[in-house]
Amino acid sequence: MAPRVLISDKLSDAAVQIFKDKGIDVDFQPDVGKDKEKLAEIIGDYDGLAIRSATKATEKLIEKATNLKVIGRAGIGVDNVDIPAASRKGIIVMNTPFGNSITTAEHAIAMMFAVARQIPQANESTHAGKWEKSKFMGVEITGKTLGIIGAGNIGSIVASRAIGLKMNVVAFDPFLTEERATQIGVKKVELDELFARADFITLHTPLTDKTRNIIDAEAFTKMKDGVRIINCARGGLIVESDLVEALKSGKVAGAALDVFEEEPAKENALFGMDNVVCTPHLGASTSEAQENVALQVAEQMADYLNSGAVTNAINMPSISAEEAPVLKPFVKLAEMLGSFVGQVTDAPIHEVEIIFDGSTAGMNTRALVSAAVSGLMRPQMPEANMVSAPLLAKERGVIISEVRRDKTGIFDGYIMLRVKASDTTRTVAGTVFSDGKPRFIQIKGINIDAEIGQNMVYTTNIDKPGFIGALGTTLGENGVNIANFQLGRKAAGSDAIALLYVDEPVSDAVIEKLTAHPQVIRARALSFDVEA
Ligand SMILES: NC(=O)C1=CN([C@@H]2O[C@H](COP(=O)(O)OP(=O)(O)OC[C@H]3O[C@@H](n4cnc5c(N)ncnc54)[C@H](O)[C@@H]3O)[C@@H](O)[C@H]2O)C=CC1
Ligand SMILES: O=C(O)C(=O)COP(=O)(O)O
Repeated sequence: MAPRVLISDKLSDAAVQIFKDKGIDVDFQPDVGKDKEKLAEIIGDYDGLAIRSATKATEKLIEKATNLKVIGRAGIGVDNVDIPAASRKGIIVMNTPFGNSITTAEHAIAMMFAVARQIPQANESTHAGKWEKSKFMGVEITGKTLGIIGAGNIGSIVASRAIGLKMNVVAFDPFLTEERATQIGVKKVELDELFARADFITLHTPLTDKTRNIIDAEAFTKMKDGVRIINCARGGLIVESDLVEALKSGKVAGAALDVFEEEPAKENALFGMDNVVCTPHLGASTSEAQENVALQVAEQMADYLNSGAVTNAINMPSISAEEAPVLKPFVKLAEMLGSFVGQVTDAPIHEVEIIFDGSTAGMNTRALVSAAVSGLMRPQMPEANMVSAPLLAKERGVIISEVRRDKTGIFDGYIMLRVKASDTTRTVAGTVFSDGKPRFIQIKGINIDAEIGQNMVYTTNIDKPGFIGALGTTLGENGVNIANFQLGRKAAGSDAIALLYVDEPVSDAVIEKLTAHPQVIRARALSFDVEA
């Protein structure tokens, strides 16, 4: 059955066409995002959800989204999506990080002019036939200092435009390097210095716990008298009640706001104030930007649903459409290595080290790490997948590290997993042969060459005569057919292992019988998801 996608916000029709062209069953209900109950009722039917800012993908909604695999945000800000909740459920969250950035930067510049020259107020007065020429005295922009808070994609486009307008630009962004600041032509400053120097302040950060209320009453005290504030990023960055006071006192000469603490903003203490210019979250609203983000989100979501390619995901490493087919068998291998250790480990896991040897070191190791960790977690948490597993592991305090190294053995490349649990440290390594099938090549440091089957039996044993016969007899007597048998040992008479590929699942009773043999230290029935 074709994957089903719901578009729950107003997206350009271009998205619908792309989904259709890519064989996705698409349902365009542009107003359903605003209707929480209705959305919760129907969300269970869909594999993908395409949204803008009106749909709130809350934990409650995600709980109901039993089939959902991907949420695509046709835009940048994902503060309307509960990312941890989505990750826990294994749902990929993607956005379109560049599609509307020029448009939004242009809106910020337009808003700066609007507030500097009171264009909306003058427009309204003129339409009313008042001709209030002396009422609307503005300020020039040339030579003024613009303070940019958040110099990412949009902030740097704003900087380039402002420099073109002959402004001096200072920027505060904890992740802005001196080199990048020089490259984009801004002076990197601390926040307090920005407050002290700026004639105009424009915000371009995401809304996070760190940036929420970044402009409050205390911040206003540090600013120049008569400063003008522009916010085309997110409501919540400015404490609106404090802004009202600062405007009333004249500390702030004007504010231009595209975004509000509560949206849709129908009532707000800032509405009706003389020196405030407002737009209803129009930052991204140009035909060009909407076309861009709609096309992009539809492409990305369809590619993920159709082929597993991951682009612009917030909670998962990217996998390009080109590398997806090459990576696939190694993803499978990494999952199986994880799954092997997950199935033989009962004790709490503390550390996971994933070693990429030879050719595997040049692959998309982030994706492979996610796959290995998902395999490891799944025996305990069947819902874990490549999206959720790293988060679940982190929440449980598991330390994950990766090592990439040049080829060390006979294989072009292999992956080794070393897992430290409370009882012991386990290692397993595997590779993919030219037939595209993953194989185990080493367990506990013992070399083997084992094809991986759906049902397997793994034993650790003492290397003594009679073991193979005993194992075969017990399985045979219990109707278990052996398809493949792999033995390995460190040295004659020492630690040994056996890995059997069997035709059907092996019951606990049979495992008990195997364990009863004096040569067997431990026996385990294992199962692997070989099909997916
Ligand atoms: N009004 C509208 O319609 C639109 C609003 N936006 C908003 O604009 C925001 C920024 O978008 P982009 O520039 O594309 O994102 P970006 O990720 O490229 O840039 C954000 C920058 O903020 C910086 N930052 C993070 N925490 C900070 C802090 N505490 N102080 C200062 N800087 C901090 C980051 O280091 C980063 O450089 C989005 O998150 C979204 O909320 C985006 C598009 C349209
Ligand atoms: O892309 C963003 O972050 C935006 O804020 C644009 O929001 P919208 O898609 O216009 O609801």
